[in-house]
Amino acid sequence: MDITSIVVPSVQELAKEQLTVVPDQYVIQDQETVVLSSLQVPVLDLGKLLSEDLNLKGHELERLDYACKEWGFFQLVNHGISTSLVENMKRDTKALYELSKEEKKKLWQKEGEMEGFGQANVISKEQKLEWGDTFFLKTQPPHSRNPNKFNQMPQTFRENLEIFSAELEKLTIKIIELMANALAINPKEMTELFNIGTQFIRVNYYPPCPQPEKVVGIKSHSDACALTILLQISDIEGLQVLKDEQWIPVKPLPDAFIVNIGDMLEVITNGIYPSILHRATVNTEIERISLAAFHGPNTQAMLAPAPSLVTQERPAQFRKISVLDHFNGFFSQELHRKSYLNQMRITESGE
Ligand SMILES: O=C(O)CCC(=O)C(=O)O
Ligand SMILES: [Fe+2]
Repeated sequence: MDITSIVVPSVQELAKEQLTVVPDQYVIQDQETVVLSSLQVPVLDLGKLLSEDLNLKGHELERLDYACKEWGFFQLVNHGISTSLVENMKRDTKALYELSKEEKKKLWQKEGEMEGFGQANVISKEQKLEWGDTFFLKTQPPHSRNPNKFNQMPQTFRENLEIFSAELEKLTIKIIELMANALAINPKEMTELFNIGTQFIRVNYYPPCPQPEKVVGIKSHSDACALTILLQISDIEGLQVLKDEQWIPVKPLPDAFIVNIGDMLEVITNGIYPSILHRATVNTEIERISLAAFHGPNTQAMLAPAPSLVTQERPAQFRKISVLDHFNGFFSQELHRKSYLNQMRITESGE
């Protein structure tokens, strides 16, 4: 995949300059600032979803179905990944952004590259930038890894990431299988696409900002992949989810992963489980770090609604496209709400 992004300077370094006014390129007007904090994204228990007690399982599956239809987001507890691995991952991820400027430079994106430190979806030198640095990396399948980047990463981060990445991959298949159960279709219709699936990680670092209301940590977007599993490294709010036209902050629970539906799952479920807009805000006081793992089908696969979910009442809502073309198309555009997925929609005129 030859996806790339224009190389931009480090916001972490910029934030160290004790600015009082944010440079214009980071000022984003017209942001909806109203947030509603009385609602919370649903919390699901994987232990119950996998339970042999069919009542318990059935009830939690209904909650999963509701969460996927109405929220596109949930927090997952009892996810089965060991606390020590998660804690190690948190420690090593923090350390990644504590590397010296020189060390980070070695891992910075090069011209024509997407992997490494930088920002994603930067298409033009004039476009508005986000108040954050990211570290982007292909992690699955193992043969797609960039040895240059892997060899230059701190050793413990790399070692723990390799284990964590494989665990998240397995967890993704479990969640997708459960979603197929909730949709009452043969799980193979969904899971077979993920045989040798893809995984990217994106470590987000949002430094404090003197004018947080003028910038955005990550613009309002839906994720291009099928399923995102996000680990909050800092115990701080920042992620917001759009629900019924209102921004709801996600209050991270200890020991939970934040899971969300991406565009590709919206396609596979023929629109039944839509991807949801979300964004990250920043604050004046303290940095925030998150690690998102994006899971997509095998790049050789074709992306289309699962046959059983295409019916007379619900004809196919998306055009067929290869997974590879979908990823390439997404990263060749600026991040803007659901604009990329909307181009794949079959309109009423049948185009
Ligand atoms: O930092 C966050 O909580 C959100 C990150 C995100 O949406 C992404 O990396 O796609
Ligand atoms: Fe996202």
